This record gives sequence, structure tokens and C-alpha cells, in this order.
Amino acid sequence: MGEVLHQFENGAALAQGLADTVANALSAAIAACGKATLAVSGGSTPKAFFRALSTKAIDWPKVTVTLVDERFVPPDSDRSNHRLVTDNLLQGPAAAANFLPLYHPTENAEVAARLAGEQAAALGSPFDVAILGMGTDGHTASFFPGGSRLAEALDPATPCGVMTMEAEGAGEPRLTFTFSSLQDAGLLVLHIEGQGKKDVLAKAEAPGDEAEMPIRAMLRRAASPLQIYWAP
Ligand SMILES: O=C(O)[C@H](O)[C@@H](O)[C@H](O)[C@H](O)COP(=O)(O)O
Repeated sequence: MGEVLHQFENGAALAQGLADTVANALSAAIAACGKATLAVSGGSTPKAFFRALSTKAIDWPKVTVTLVDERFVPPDSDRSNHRLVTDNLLQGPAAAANFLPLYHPTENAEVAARLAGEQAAALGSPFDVAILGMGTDGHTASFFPGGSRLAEALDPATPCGVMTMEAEGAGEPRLTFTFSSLQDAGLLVLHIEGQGKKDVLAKAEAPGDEAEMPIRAMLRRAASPLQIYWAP
């Protein structure tokens, strides 16, 4: 469906601009159907955006925040995306939002993925807003090159839901929404910063296999236009 580049002078300006856009999208969803859903990614990039969004005066009790993907670690782990969101987004006005975790203290990641998928199904689809990140290897969500279930995760025929993923460099087993769950978000955003990530994006935009750089699946096949937010 194509991509739109939103370039900012610096990370602080991007954080405010993206927070305004997301707040407007969430408020519009609430106005239209009384609730809104937001799926965010972890990593180091989104912290300033999370903090800017947390201050927005929207009807947060009608918003459910969840994660694009999660590491199979408890929320008190410093590797936890749940912890990252709790510490940076679910603060101030946004503390009133609902949160749907992907991690559950189950015997293995498969059981946690099934539980998370059942809970996520009740949210309805598509997500009103989905914020993707990208690694320097071209992964997004937990769609890692060489991932244990990458083909299944990227397959448009794979039902919406949460699945496990393991990959070299991913650390712990991952829990991730599928491509089909994310690709038709009302507002689909790729948030990257720095020249290095811009160069990785340029490589991903060139011909090549999706399995080599899984972000290509979103660039090429997402139903929603991919809104790329970038600052040097
Ligand atoms: O759990 C995660 O790590 C993320 O969901 C992952 O997909 C992230 O968005 C990229 O790895 C970029 O991470 P950085 O922002 O740290 O570069």
C-alpha cells in the first residue's frame, strides 16, 4: 500500500509529532466506537515518544495498550517490554489506560502465546494504532531473519494472533503478533532514528527476499500505508 516518510529535525521533535498523531488517532477511534487499541514495540528507540504520548489528555480509560512483541521474561525483568511501557508510557494521564500483556508466567512460551492470543482476540481487529520498530538486521516485531517460525509469522494466511519465535540474536524466546494482526492497523507506523537505520531501510526498500529483511513484508504487503517516522 506504499510508504510515507515523516522526517523530523531531531528525536525530540519526532517524539512530539508522533505523540500528537497517535493521540489524535486514538481520540478519533474513541469518538467513533467508544474505545481504542494501541500496539507498541519495545527497544530503545520509543522511550521519548512514550513519554510524550503519556502526557496527552485523551480518554485513556477507553484505550487498551498492548505490545507488538515481547520477550518471554517477567515484567520485573529489565528485558521486559511490559516494564518499558509501564515505566515510560503508562505514567501520568496514560496511567489510566488498560494494558494487555503478552507474557504470562506459564510453563513455556507457547502457553503464554495462546493465552495472549485469546485475550487479544477480545480487543477486536484491526488495531487502531500499531507502532513498529526495526533492528539493524531488518527485523520488525519479532520477525527475525532466520527466525524459527518466520515464514508462518509473515504468511498473510496465518490467522491473527500471538505466536512464539526463536532466533539467534533475539535473546529469550519471543512472543509476537503475526503479520496479519499488524498489517492493517488504522495507523501503521515505523519509528526509526539515526542514519544507520535509514541506511538499513534503504536496503530493505531494494529488491530482495522478505526472509532476509522481514521489514520488507510491511513495506511491500501491508494493507495500510506505512507511515515512516524518522529523525537523524
Ligand atoms: O522487543 C523488541 O526489541 C522490539 O519490539 C524490536 O522489534 C525493536 O523494535 C527493534 O529491535 C528495534 O529496537 P531499538 O529501538 O532498540 O533499535
